[in-house]
Amino acid sequence: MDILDKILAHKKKEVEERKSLFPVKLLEKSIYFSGKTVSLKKYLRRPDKSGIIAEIKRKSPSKGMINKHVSVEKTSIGYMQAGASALSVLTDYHFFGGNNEDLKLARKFNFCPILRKEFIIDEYQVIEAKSIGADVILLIAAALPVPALRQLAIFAQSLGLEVLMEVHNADELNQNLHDAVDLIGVNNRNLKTFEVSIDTSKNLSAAIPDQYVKVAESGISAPETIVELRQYGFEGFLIGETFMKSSRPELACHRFITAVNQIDETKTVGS
Ligand SMILES: O=P(O)(O)OC[C@@H](O)[C@@H](O)c1c[nH]c2ccccc12
Repeated sequence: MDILDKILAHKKKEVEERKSLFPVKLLEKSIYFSGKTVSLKKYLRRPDKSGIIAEIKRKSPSKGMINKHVSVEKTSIGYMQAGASALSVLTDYHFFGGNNEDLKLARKFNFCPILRKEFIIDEYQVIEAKSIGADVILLIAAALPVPALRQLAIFAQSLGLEVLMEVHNADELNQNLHDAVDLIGVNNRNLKTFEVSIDTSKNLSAAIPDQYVKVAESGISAPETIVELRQYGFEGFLIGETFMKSSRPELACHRFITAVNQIDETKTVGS
């Protein structure tokens, strides 16, 4: 059993428990449930923004503890002030140390698009995402049979949520291309082996049709990588650990975005 299988087995039990503790009827009473969502697609294309989706991630199966004491309020606000385009919040507790309260807190203090970073396998979790104030959900191709992914995506869109589909290879990509997906994320980390390579994004970029916003995910630690990935058509860049391993993640994010902008300026002057 690889780590993804373990996470999914655990998630299945967790979802069943949550369904009885917090029935759908209750979730639908949330103020966010009938509210409007903010479009990640649009925000990533705003010219005044970096395209960076800054993540709140306390720990992970591959890295262990990354930041035990993060303040979601301070970090989420700081990320956005630093010039991030959007936020990503891990809500899985068992493997990533996150929870729904983290996302609700991020929602309370920010107007930007928020991605619920979760292992979604059931419509219940899509309803939950909407009820805690998320704008976008992640659907991981490696975690779902093709028809299930499609159904969850259509359901999410019916609630006004955008769908970021995560792929790691050409098969996952080609099997799942359809209108219910808004953005395609290429995870540079193999969720089964934890191997990370930016080449995964570069190699898959040409196979992603233009109608989708392309997002490069994981293992981005150098500002130069952003500039390089833009040349491959990527408009979104999901970054967690590089910021979170700092005791002041928002400051690390600020320094990173300043460095990206400096490279951009040097290039413009030089050309
Ligand atoms: O911390 P990193 O290497 O910058 O990665 C962030 C993000 O891409 C990663 O957390 C992630 C990508 N896909 C996921 C699916 C589930 C959990 C986590 C993830």
